[in-house]
Amino acid sequence: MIKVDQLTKLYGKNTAVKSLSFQLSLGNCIALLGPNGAGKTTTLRMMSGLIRPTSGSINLGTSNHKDIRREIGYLPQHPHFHLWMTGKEFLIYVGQLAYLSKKEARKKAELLIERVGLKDAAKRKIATYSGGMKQRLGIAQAMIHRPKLLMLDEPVSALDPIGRRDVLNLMEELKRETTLLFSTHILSDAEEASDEILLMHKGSIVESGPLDQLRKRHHVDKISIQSELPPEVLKSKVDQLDFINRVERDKQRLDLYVSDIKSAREQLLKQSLEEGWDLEHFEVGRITLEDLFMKVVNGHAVDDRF
Ligand SMILES: Nc1ncnc2c1ncn2[C@@H]1O[C@H](COP(=O)(O)OP(=O)(O)OP(=O)(O)O)[C@@H](O)[C@H]1O
Repeated sequence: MIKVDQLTKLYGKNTAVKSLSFQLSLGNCIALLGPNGAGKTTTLRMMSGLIRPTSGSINLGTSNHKDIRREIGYLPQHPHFHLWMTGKEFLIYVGQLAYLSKKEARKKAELLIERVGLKDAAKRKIATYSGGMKQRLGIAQAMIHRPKLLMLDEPVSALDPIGRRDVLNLMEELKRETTLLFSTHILSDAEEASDEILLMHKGSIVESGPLDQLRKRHHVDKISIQSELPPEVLKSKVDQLDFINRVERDKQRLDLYVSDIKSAREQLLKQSLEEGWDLEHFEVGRITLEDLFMKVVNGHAVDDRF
């Protein structure tokens, strides 16, 4: 179990990460999801030992090393490669930096370059690699010392669809071998690759858990209606209906939140016919994890609707 406790990072007066606490189960793939500036990179950099937290702690469980960097593999958002080296040379070089002997580094480089699908390009200069190939090489360098936790900062955001697919497939395979934590600002990437989501907003975690549980928790049915009646008159009518949990007004339209969509639909239609509401619009919909995410992305606080 990897435990992050009350992790905080201040840059002057700006709180980049605020009292972050979470636990990662070994063998899971976790997405750190959030809009730009949420604090994802700062969190990963603290966890990888690149920057010091202002306060809080990171515990890797049964760590034999005092220096957590020995247990962690990290691919930064904008990795730097020596473009004049070949892919294989680069991995040998990185392996030696990670305290492997030259022989071990060479062996490991050969295995890994094949593992990430770059065997045919092993002797080509990195300058000739595509974006996706560079990311795969970056993942290989992060794994050279067999880390307990592999962290990838926005591994697919900058890639074209082919590179993105290649890297997502590779992540799918790697998550069987190691605990994988990756950041992204794209919900569908988090959904595709991860078992669990940590949703960050303004330096804090606003939601976390396995994807299916989050989906269930944020699945709320609603019926949107609009009529020829003024919205305040219509609202006074629906406010009296006990099967409606909450009513929100959006200009002329009312959003009615309900628990049982089927029966609510029938009762509403019946009521509107009986009372002559003159409905112009009647739409059945739902709030989903996407809506929660869009709210966070658009910079709104997560209110009690979710
Ligand atoms: N070295 C720094 N000095 C000052 N402020 C910083 C520094 N690094 C990050 N910040 C600030 O901390 C906050 C979180 O930034 P961070 O890069 O961690 O977010 P992020 O979620 O990774 O966003 P992005 O997707 O844009 O990389 C932002 O307000 C950012 O401006």
